[in-house]
Amino acid sequence: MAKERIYEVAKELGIDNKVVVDKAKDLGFDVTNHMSSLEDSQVNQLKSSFQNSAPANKKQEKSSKKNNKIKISVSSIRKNEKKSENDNQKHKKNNNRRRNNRNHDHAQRNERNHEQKPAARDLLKQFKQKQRAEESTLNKQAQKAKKEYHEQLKHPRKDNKPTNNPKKNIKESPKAEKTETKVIGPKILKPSPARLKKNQSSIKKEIPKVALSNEAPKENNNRGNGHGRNTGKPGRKGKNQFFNNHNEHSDRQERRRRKNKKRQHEQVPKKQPTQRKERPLPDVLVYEEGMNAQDLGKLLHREPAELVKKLFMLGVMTNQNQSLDKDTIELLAAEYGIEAKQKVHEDISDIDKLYDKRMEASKKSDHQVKRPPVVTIMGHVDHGKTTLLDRLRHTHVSAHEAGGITQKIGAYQVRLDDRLITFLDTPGHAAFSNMRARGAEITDIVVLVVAADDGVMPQTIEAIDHAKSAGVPIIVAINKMDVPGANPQHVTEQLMKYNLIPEDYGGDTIYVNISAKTGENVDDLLQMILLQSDVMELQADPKQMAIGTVIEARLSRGRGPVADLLIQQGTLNVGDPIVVGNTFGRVRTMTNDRGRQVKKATPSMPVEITGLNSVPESADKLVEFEDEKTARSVGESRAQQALQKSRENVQHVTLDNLFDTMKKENMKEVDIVLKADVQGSVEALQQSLEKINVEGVRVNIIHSGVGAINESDVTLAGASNAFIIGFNVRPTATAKSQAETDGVDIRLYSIIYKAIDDVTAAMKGMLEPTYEEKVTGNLTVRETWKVSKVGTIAGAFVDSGYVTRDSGIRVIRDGVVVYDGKVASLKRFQDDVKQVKQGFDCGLTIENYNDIKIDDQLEAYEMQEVKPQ
Ligand SMILES: Nc1nc2c(ncn2[C@@H]2O[C@H](COP(=O)(O)OP(=O)(O)OP(=O)(O)O)[C@@H](O)[C@H]2O)c(=O)[nH]1
Repeated sequence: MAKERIYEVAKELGIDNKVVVDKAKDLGFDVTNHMSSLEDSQVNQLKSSFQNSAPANKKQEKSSKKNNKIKISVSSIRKNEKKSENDNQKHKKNNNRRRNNRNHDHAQRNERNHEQKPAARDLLKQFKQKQRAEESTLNKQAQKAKKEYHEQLKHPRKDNKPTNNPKKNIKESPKAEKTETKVIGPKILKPSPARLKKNQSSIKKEIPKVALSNEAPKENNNRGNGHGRNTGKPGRKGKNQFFNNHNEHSDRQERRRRKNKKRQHEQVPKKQPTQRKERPLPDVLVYEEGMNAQDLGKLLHREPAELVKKLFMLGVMTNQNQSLDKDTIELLAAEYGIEAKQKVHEDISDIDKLYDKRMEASKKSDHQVKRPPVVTIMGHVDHGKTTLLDRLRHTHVSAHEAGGITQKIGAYQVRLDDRLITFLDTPGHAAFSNMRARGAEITDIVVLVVAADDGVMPQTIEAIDHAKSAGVPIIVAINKMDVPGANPQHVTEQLMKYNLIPEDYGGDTIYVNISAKTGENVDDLLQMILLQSDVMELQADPKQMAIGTVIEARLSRGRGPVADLLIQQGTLNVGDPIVVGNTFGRVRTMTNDRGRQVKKATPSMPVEITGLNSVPESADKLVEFEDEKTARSVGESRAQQALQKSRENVQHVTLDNLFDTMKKENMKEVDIVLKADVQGSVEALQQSLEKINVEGVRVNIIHSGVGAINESDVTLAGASNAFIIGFNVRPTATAKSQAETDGVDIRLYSIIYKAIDDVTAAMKGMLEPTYEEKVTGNLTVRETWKVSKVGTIAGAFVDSGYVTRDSGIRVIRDGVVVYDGKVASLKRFQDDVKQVKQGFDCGLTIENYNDIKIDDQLEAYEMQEVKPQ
């Protein structure tokens, strides 16, 4: 019998070759593969062994059916899987074959079962592989869909409106038709979280758990509840556990992210400076010219850098600190679209206005009290003004104020029946008429002194005019009643011509016949003054800020500028910041007319004050300020304005050849800068010089003042080609050198008429000085010795030039000439010498002068003959 091969047996039994080979090996046959041949006996044994295992085959068939069921369910899920389709087809074929061979024998059925067994395993294996691949695909798709969803939330597109119908969404997506898993994509694209939840639940029904575990974090992310890992079922292991772990990690990151975000939110309010940017622009920009970007930034609520940038864009190169002009500021405002308005400034430097304002305010005040009248005595020369003032000073001041010595401070107060009267101590010389006129401004009552033996004279009339123009009532004091030829009736008749009608004649002018010399009726005069003041109801408010007027001012050695003031309203206290004329300061000391230090000055009280930064002028206004800073700025601004004004007003005049210049330039005025030691000298000289009139050309004093000739005077004179006249003063060292450089002529005098004569002669072209003073040297006193019978010896150092035994010598203290005389003796050590030159010490005495002090400047000079020009 021919041998049968294993594959033939397997075919016969309908069992897989491998199964048969394995069985043959089990039975101990020498076989290696399906081509191995078997003996007949072996074939029979093999066949019978398969027949014995039939129940097992039935079991296998059952499991095969079970597998088929699985295959069917899997195939229903994976419709797009070709391999699965092939398997199904194969399976169907087997089924068909089974159906067609109903009469097939048992062995055939077994063979079929054996064939189904490996096919099911393969399918399961493939299914698992597929499942893994799908998981990864699902993950990717889920991530992608999540991303798209968030993007869509951020940037919703009109053309990508998701429909509410999931099926429609599936149709819209070509890929959606292929796999159920891809349905997730479009579903996730739905913007509504509720829709997402709905979709998720629908997926839950169809999709394996893999998809569900992947959905959980997405849902959690959308809801932001932070409990994603709890959404999975408890005890879930394996792949789901992996996703849960992954979700846990994501959650942790999410929580951390939220925490950081929260912290950032908490930190945001701390960044306050950014709020400034958010403040709205003002409706109107109220600006001042000269403001810079920083100032404007504050007004506009914008950063200065922003303004600088804006201006740069407008073509204006600037920085934050640079002052901007009006046009630029308005341009900037227009750029911001707002209106610009320039701030209107009240000029506080106009103290005259402030003075008037306070004067008016006092009239309406509720704190008004009676104040002493301020009286000025006027009259013609030698009619007895000074005698009357002296009498009042000595009889009504010293007598009543124990120990009081009247100080000459331009005014003083007398007392009668516990009432005070303030007298302005104005001299009656014609040169001071200007001051008299000013005096009338602060004067309440004028006492017109007319000598009963002389009658009305020119200055009497002038005094009447001044008083009348000032609206000040006049009390007539007919003086010298003690003189035998006194004729008061004649004087009364004369005065009636000037509308001074006595009460006896139906008028209202008070007449008092007095004798200043004897004191007759002087008290009556005071009574009449008080009566007149009562009629006038003179009142003041001592509680308001002080105002006053300068009566007299000077420069004092050691005390600096000193001003005699009359307080008119308010109360001036020591320490008060003040502006006086073009000067400012703080009241350092205050002295009354009896030389006593006082702490406050009430209305109508004359006081001498120190503490000003420079010497003011007579009739300058005093105004008290709230603070020193304002007083300083006002004072400085006024000084600047005054200088500017004087420069603007000056006319170009040359001095060196005054007569020729006058002719050549057809000059009408000769400009002079005038400096003197005291205000009285300034005014006297000014009056005299201004009276000079040579062929229609007159003198114009462009500036006058008290104290040494300084650089400012030289600058002013240089700019206007004026010359400088110094009366009892000297130029400072720098002013002197500047005058030499600028060619400014400084003329120094100690006699008024000499100065007037020189100027007159120069204007007439007749200035032919025969002698001219030449300063030969300057010395500084370094030591002094007082020797009996000799006097004071000055140990001096020659700073420049030389000094001789015959030199004239001037003692200059603080720029003011305090003595002018001759050198009495000149020594080097113990020896008399003729001359001491620059750089050497010497000892000298001055004729008839012993008040030499350390630091005094000595000016040695000689009179040299000068040839006519
Ligand atoms: N007999 C007499 N002489 C008087 C009287 N008053 C003044 N005198 C004299 O008149 C002269 C001038 O007096 P002053 O007081 O200097 O006159 P004044 O008006 O001040 O003169 P000026 O200062 O130059 O303006 C002096 O010699 C006085 O002594 C008076 O009542 N009787």
